[in-house]
Amino acid sequence: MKYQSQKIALAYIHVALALFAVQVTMGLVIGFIYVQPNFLSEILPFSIGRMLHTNSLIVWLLTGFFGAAYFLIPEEAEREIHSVRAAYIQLAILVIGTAGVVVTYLFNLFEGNFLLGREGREFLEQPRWVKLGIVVAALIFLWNVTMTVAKGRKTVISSILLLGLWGLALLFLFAFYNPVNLALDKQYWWNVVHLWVEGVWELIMASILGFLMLKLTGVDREVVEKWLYVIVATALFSGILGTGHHYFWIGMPAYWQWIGSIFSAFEVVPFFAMMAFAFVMVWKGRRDHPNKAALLWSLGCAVLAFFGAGVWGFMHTLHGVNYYTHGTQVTAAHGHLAFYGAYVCLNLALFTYALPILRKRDPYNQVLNMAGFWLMSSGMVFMTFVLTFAGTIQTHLQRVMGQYYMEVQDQIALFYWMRLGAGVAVVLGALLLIYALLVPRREVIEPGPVVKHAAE
Ligand code: HEM
Ligand code: HEM
Ligand SMILES: [Fe+2]
Repeated sequence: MKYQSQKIALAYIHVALALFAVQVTMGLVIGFIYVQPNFLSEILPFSIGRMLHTNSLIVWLLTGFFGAAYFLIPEEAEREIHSVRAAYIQLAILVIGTAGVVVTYLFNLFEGNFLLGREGREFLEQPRWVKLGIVVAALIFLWNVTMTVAKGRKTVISSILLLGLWGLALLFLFAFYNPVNLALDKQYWWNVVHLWVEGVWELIMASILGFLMLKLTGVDREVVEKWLYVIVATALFSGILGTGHHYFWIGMPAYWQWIGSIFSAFEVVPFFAMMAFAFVMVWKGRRDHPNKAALLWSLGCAVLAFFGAGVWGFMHTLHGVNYYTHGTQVTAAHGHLAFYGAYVCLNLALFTYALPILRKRDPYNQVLNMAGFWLMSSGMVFMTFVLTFAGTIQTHLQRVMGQYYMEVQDQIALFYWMRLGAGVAVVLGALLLIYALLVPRREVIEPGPVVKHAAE
């Protein structure tokens, strides 16, 4: 660790990992409700469990991004973080907000209250006071990291990271606009949800991957930067108008079917470029970095993001296909592998790289860590296949044959049992990984020669 203030990242990573455990456990709970619908129906209805699953996902990913920024910006800017205290205040606000969401939803509090009540739009369910808290935390964060970069060395990696983080915070402001008209509501809702994961988060992904590749493979910074320019340009070119793939059936003008189909088809390009980038860097790299696990996560991230976002996204992005698959299990299959590959693996790659450094140790528990990678990733890949099969049958029975929704659900129950099995593997892999990250092996102390005391 070169800079003392990088230590801030440790607190962020701990919070992120705790929420990660909550997120996958909640996944298992709602996966079980899918096959045993009465499970916990009084205490934790499916809708609440689902909200906790998706929201804890978003919150821990964001916490991880913030932590990642506090870790890598001092190294890039070659100076300490502007205000260490502000960084901890920011974390406290995020933790209080998260607790606020959980309590409000679990105990069904403040129903209908403008400021305190639940909101109920997928991913943006947080009560308004929590949203305000998020904005305050984001402002503190942006001020803090921007000041650090402004006063220090400016690199392409940190500029792209800042651009992504600024975009993330600004786009979140759309969450405050909740018009009564459902078509308008959806239009603005996608400005957060789509433009996040298929816009500004891609910039964050590119810059963090760039940083990891720089450190792990020892390639020249100029080479990394050239790739980053291409990735950022293609991501924004395709991703912004690509939002159109959510405008097909919500009452927007019909030209969105072509704009959405064409531009979102190009969205595959930046994900392909990131995968090519990662492998070319490893190929060209001269350094044999001891942290093999971090390299595995980085490559895994690039590959699974390409398949989850790129291939599984493309599968249903043309409007002729989406007409049939919209909102089926095909969507869930894509949502899972895209989020996992791109943003879960990205965070876990950075944590795997940063934790030994933050703890001033050599890379530790690598074998366990890699076992965690394989168990969790194969679980997610299996879950994706199972949901894709379920979605294909669902699409045919429901959208082509015209059978009723619940009638179809009964016929694909077997796939939901298999999804549950995959979920168990994912949760075990996650727990294994969290253990490997947090509990370094004890140093082995060689026993010295036994000295007999005269008194014995
Ligand atoms: C890492 C990047 C991505 C993530 C995290 C992601 C995640 C998601 C999620 C969670 C949904 C479901 C949203 C909902 O209705 O609640 C979704 C929908 C969708 N995604 Fe992605 N996605 C990514 C990239 C892509 C790409 C690159 C494409 C196209 C090539 C794509 C195409 C679609 C389409 C067409 C839908 C709508 C599905 C429907 O009509 O039901 N996604 N995505
Ligand atoms: C890190 C791993 C995971 C990620 C990134 C993730 C992500 C997501 C996302 C983005 C959604 C919303 C999907 C959509 O709207 O299409 C979702 C829903 C869901 N997830 Fe996960 N999840 C993960 C792990 C799990 C696990 C282990 C299970 C356990 C079986 C699970 C079960 C579910 C279920 C049942 C839903 C609700 C689907 C529905 O409403 O039909 N997830 N998850
Ligand atoms: Fe999208």
